[in-house]
Amino acid sequence: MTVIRTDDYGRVARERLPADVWDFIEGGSGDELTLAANAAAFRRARLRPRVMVDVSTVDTTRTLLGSRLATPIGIAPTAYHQLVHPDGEVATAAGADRAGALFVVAMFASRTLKDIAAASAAPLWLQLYWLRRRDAIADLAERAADAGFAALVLTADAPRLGRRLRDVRNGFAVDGRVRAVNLDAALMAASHDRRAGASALAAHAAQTFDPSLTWADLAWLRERSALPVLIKGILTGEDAAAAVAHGAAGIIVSNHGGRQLDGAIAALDALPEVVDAVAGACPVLFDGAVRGGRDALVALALGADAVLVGRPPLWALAAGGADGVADLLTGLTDELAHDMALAGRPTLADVDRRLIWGHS
Ligand SMILES: Cc1cc2nc3c(=O)[nH]c(=O)nc-3n(C[C@H](O)[C@H](O)[C@H](O)COP(=O)(O)O)c2cc1C
Ligand SMILES: CC(C)CC(=O)C(=O)O
Repeated sequence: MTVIRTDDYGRVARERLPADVWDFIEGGSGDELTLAANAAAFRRARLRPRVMVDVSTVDTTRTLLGSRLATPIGIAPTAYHQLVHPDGEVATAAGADRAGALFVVAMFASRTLKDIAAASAAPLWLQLYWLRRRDAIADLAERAADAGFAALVLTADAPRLGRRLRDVRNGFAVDGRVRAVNLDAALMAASHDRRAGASALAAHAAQTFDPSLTWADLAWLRERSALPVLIKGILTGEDAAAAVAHGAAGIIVSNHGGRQLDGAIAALDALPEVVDAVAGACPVLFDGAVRGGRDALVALALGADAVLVGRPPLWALAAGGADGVADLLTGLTDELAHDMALAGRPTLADVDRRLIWGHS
């Protein structure tokens, strides 16, 4: 198949991956209402292009928390990249590096932070779940700083794992050859424990995630790490304001790709109220159903400083390793630049709400 757009990587990946791994990646929680809503929100958006603007040069560069990026499109944290490619996150990092893109590495990465860092000169951030084992969080935050990671991302929308019915039906467990190598094996054992009619990931989360996480705990993490801490999984203006008040260095508007609370609003629909509540106090990033340059343009116009893609890099990694990831990201960035030109917005500073019909 000729790969010319993001969805094509998905078709190739689906052919290559075991069915239960494909379902783990693609699935949402419950009836997958929020998963569908994320995509539908982008299909509804309509643009107000301007004409007679000099677009002979289009600039997609973006500076985020002091790091200069070639593109405002980065990689969202997703666990266990070795499920789809033997080189795992090292290949993902090499691909992001070639595209000059941000890579948010998951706490449950299957390659070491050091090896991942060695593969990329582009910025890396580390995502954290709030584990009952606080020592493991603090230790990982320290190793991330030592390895040169530039920020931490605390995922706030997972006090327990969403009910992902595909994983339950498949009795999904992480293949024992793929390990979350940055955490000790005993802590992760339940993820590999295959049982019919149950998700090992949900069982593992119930055992190890600390559902008592509140804003007061953010102070604990900030005291233990000099790295800026962003909060991922915010969908309301109230929580955005609280994040700023508690010293978050940034916010990621996200419903976890429709994998946590089913019935939660589409991430795109939450974006304007979060941007209004933050009022420029910190960067606002976005993820959820960005599949093309037009989607990125819409989210940027509604106030996101950058967008992240979750499933597509896994597809691209499965389809083509590091080259696949690099091609995906440069392809998305080319599409963004193309649409910026046709919309009469040659720089990201020109991309604002007036571009979106109904929001101007
Ligand atoms: C297979 C998979 C694994 C994920 N793992 C994590 C994770 O470990 N930590 C996290 O904060 N989010 C995780 N996410 C959520 C993503 O960071 C992101 O919010 C979501 O995938 C964005 O939506 P998209 O896939 O539609 O682009 C995961 C998503 C997928 C699909
Ligand atoms: C291993 C899981 C906790 C990661 C995941 O699937 C998710 O966060 O969606």
